Amino acid sequence: TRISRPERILAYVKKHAVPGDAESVANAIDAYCSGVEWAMNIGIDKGKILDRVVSETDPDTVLELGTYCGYSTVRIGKLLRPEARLITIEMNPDYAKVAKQIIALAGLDSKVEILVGSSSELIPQLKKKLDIKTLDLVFIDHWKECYLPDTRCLEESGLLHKGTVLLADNVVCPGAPEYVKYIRNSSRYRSEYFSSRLEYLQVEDGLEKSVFLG
Ligand SMILES: O=C(NC/C=C/[C@H]1O[C@@H](n2cnc3cncnc32)[C@H](O)[C@@H]1O)c1cc([N+](=O)[O-])cc(O)c1O
Ligand SMILES: [Mg+2]
Repeated sequence: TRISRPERILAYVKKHAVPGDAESVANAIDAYCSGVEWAMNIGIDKGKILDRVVSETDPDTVLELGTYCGYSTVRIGKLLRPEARLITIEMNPDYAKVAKQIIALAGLDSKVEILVGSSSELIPQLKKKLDIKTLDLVFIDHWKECYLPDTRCLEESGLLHKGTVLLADNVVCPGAPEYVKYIRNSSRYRSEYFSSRLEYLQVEDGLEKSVFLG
């Protein structure tokens, strides 16, 4: 069988990125996905919004839901302080294998931990397994119908503190209507929408940033 799209992305990154240079890894993925074949990475335009939110939050502990190839993992990881930690959850072992190599190529493996499994199973275990108290930033970019149940799970697991930032990709395209309805109507969050464009295309999409109020 043909190699998978993530494996084609990895091959391109190995050929064109500079090992240890996270920026060159992200640029190589963007070059491939703009020029060769589309892939569901957050991309350049929304990536700049992600960068700004990460820098403003300056988190010690970050959780990412949906690693895929590790593009946003690299974008986030390269902005973190050396002692900060990024946990990323990916249920597809083949994608996780690719992402692990891309994260290592970016020189970020000391800051990043990939957990292979489903978010619904792993979120309740985070405190125990990884000795985590609370999360400062959660980047949500996995199956869109999981956004809301997993946010409820984060609340119930006591992983959110006053000021924790949730940043959700694709709230317009493909859309996460149940999540948006909940989070914008909940008195426990202050939300704002950042309009942008879908990765590598001219379609409208955007990110929803929600601050947990405790
Ligand atoms: O569908 C999209 N993303 C789904 C992302 C899915 C990724 O998260 C993992 N996953 C899913 N539930 C999981 C639960 N637990 C762990 N990993 C999980 C999947 O194995 C995959 O690696 C998408 C689609 C478009 N689009 O234009 O069509 C654009 C985007 O930016 C997107 O993010
Ligand atoms: Mg996305």
